[in-house]
Amino acid sequence: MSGELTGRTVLLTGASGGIGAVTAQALLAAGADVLAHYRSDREAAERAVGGASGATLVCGDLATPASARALWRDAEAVRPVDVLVLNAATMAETPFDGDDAAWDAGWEQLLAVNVVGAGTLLREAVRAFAGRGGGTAVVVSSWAAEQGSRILDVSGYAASKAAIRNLAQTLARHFAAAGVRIYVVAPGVVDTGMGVAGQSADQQEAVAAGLAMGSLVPATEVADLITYLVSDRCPSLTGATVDLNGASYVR
Ligand SMILES: NC(=O)C1=CN([C@@H]2O[C@H](COP(=O)(O)OP(=O)(O)OC[C@H]3O[C@@H](n4cnc5c(N)ncnc54)[C@H](OP(=O)(O)O)[C@@H]3O)[C@@H](O)[C@H]2O)C=CC1
Ligand SMILES: Nc1nc2c(c(=O)[nH]1)N=C([C@H](O)[C@@H](O)CO)CN2
Repeated sequence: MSGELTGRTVLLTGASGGIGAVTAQALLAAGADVLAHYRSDREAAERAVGGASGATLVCGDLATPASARALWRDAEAVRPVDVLVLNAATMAETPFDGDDAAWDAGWEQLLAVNVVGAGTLLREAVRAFAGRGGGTAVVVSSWAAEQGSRILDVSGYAASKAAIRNLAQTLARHFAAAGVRIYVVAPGVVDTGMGVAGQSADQQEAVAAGLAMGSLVPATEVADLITYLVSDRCPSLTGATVDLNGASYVR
């Protein structure tokens, strides 16, 4: 898809993370100008964009509505954003059998970052896009949002991804006539980032063996799907959730 996104500016959150880094590379390869967001790991964001002339780093925390709005303002101050890829998230644990403080803290962080902060950024983008006659957002959700998590202690994470997916659906419905397209991507267990965090190669192999394809989802496939969706070659997909899990979860 080389050149297909030339002239378009993409704000990509979480470019310093596993899927975000690979997605930054795919968007840049397709010709987009990428505002590559990070929160704490600037070096990872720098590595992700590899000094590409079309890339600019932007920093921000999605933990509060105010900081999410500040991130939008900072990005638009660089140049007007045509596309938002809402990829950054936390998979804080909500230990079911843990102490109450750990449960409470997990929920607080998940709702603050994955729902309220991310939702506030999406609202900022949709309002700007609608005011300009259109724009595109991709929300990275999870298969866990569709079926509940298979891991008891990430129940809060799964619920948070369902919440942001649901907000995307409402906004897609209400702003379709204004030219705003919002697509949802729901990956299964991906071969990077939170899909493999803290796991040995043997543990990753064991997880892969339990999946229908016998392998984790390559991050490049998530990146390629996002790149395709933001090209708006299929605008009638707005509001849809695209599953990417190798038939381990089929509905
Ligand atoms: N990997 C997987 O198996 C799957 C992932 N997903 C989804 O894909 C997306 C990317 O996941 P993945 O790449 O694995 O995650 P990573 O943990 O590798 O990266 C998370 C990213 O989110 C950023 N981030 C975390 N907390 C905040 C915050 N408070 N404010 C702003 N940014 C924040 C991090 O920034 P920094 O490091 O700079 O602090 C980092 O760039 C997420 O939405 C996740 O839910 C969905 C299904 C499967
Ligand atoms: N063994 C498993 N590992 C992981 C699963 C899972 O279902 N089984 N799920 C996740 C998360 O859902 C991840 O895909 C982020 O959304 C991570 N690891």
